[in-house]
Amino acid sequence: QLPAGWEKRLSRSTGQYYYLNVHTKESQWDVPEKPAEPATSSGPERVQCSHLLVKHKDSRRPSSWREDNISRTKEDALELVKSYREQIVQGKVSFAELAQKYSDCSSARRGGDLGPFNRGAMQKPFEDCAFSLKVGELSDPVFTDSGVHIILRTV
Ligand SMILES: N=C(N)NCCC[C@H](NC(=O)[C@@H]1CCC/C1=C\[C@H](COP(=O)(O)O)NC(=O)[C@@H](N)Cc1ccccc1)C(N)=O
Repeated sequence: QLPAGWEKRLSRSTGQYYYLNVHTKESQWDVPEKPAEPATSSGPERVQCSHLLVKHKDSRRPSSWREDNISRTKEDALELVKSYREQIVQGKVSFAELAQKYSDCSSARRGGDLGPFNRGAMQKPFEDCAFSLKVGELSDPVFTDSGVHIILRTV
């Protein structure tokens, strides 16, 4: 009697029996002694993203290359980010072009590109969103202590 999650199969090439983990589709020659491990999809190890950040008066650092003293409210920052997102989704303008002009992050000079990063680099709300995006996907507005972001996963 096999432990749960395994199937016994006959190898056509060797005439030997092997054992298939029905969850991960991995196979092994040795008779399994423990139930088969379920597949663990913990998402990508590393992603590359661009972002457009609009800061507001309650941002942790209400200043940027664009504006020495940022005084807009969080609500106004959200409205701005939503309007930028709409223009990008409608194909009127590229993400990089708007990020270069309007992002309150120093990555603006690179069209918003942050380069590749692993988990642990960015603030949690930013990280959780970035690692949930498919390549090419544009996020809804994300709030961090820095301000309001939209994130484009590029790799
Ligand atoms: N590549 C990294 N690991 N660089 C360190 C990221 C630190 C991280 N940053 C964030 O989580 C947010 C989201 C993305 C940008 C960002 C914030 C700020 C702007 O907000 P503020 O700090 O004024 O509040 N921009 C940055 O940090 C820039 N160096 C990002 C960057 C710029 C140019 C090239 C590469 C990366 C954090 N743990 O605070």
